[in-house]
Amino acid sequence: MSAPLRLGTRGSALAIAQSQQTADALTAATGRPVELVRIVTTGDRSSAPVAQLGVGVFVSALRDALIAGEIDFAVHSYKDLPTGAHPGLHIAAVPSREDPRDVLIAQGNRTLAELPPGSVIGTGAVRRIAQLRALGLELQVTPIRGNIDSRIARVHGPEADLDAVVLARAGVARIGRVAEIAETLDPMLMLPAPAQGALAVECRADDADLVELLATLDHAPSRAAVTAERAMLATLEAGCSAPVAAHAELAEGEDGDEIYLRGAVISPDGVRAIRLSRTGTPADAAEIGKALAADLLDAGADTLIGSTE
Ligand SMILES: NCc1[nH]cc(CCC(=O)O)c1CC(=O)O
Repeated sequence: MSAPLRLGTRGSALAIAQSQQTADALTAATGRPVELVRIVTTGDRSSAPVAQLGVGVFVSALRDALIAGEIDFAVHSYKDLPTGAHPGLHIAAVPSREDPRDVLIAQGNRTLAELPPGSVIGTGAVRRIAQLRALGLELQVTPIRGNIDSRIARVHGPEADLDAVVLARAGVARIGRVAEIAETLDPMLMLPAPAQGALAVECRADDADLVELLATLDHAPSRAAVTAERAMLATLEAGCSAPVAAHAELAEGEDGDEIYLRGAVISPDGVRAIRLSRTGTPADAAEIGKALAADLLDAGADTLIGSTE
């Protein structure tokens, strides 16, 4: 019987849920026992808006622990990872992705269309704020942060003070609260964040046995979709500071599998948006993402800088 693999996790309900689910899947697939090791991150200790803390705050403590050899692997929400590769680390698996769409949780289970003008919606993501504003519904958007439970508590529960919040469906599903969703938002209205709903299972690049073991959890179609979305994001990051959204779908075409990538760059005030798409084969996922980013920049994505007021 081999020693348990150490899976580092943050302490939030979401982090523990997705780490435990991944641990169980690995044990089921390989017979290897896994133990969860709690890691405290800067993001957990601070109540400042995520935008002020910067990308990857939830990630860096886990990566430090990996590099230091305190844990063997980690499970990240893929959309929280910076686009640049991390030296010495390797994403050994992208498991089957959850539904990537955003959802509305609202008082009285109202849908977006049913919320009266002036309703106050909580979300901290500029991508969601911009797309909500683009709908022209006279909704008020207020920035919120915190873990999923505390965001849902702003709508459901004794401390409720908002009419609605927008969250990723995947996170709500992983903590077992889909029954509280009032509406799953159509990507035509609310295009998700690149890699939303996907997990990244990461270990040290030189840990060859573990790289191979974790690869049993990899789901090729999910990896291809995420690769396309993140390649688009990475290319845009260099040339544009406006909110970015992306969604790749895989379908069976006449000549084998086909990937359909949609991307959008929206001005923060929601007034202007550039939406484009591309198709190709899953093997070319990264190239499709880069090409779509180039199309978006050609169409003026770099000029979409608006006021968030
Ligand atoms: N922004 C934080 C974050 N990072 C990952 C998820 C859960 C969904 C996912 O795994 O993509 C969430 C919550 C949310 O956006 O509602």
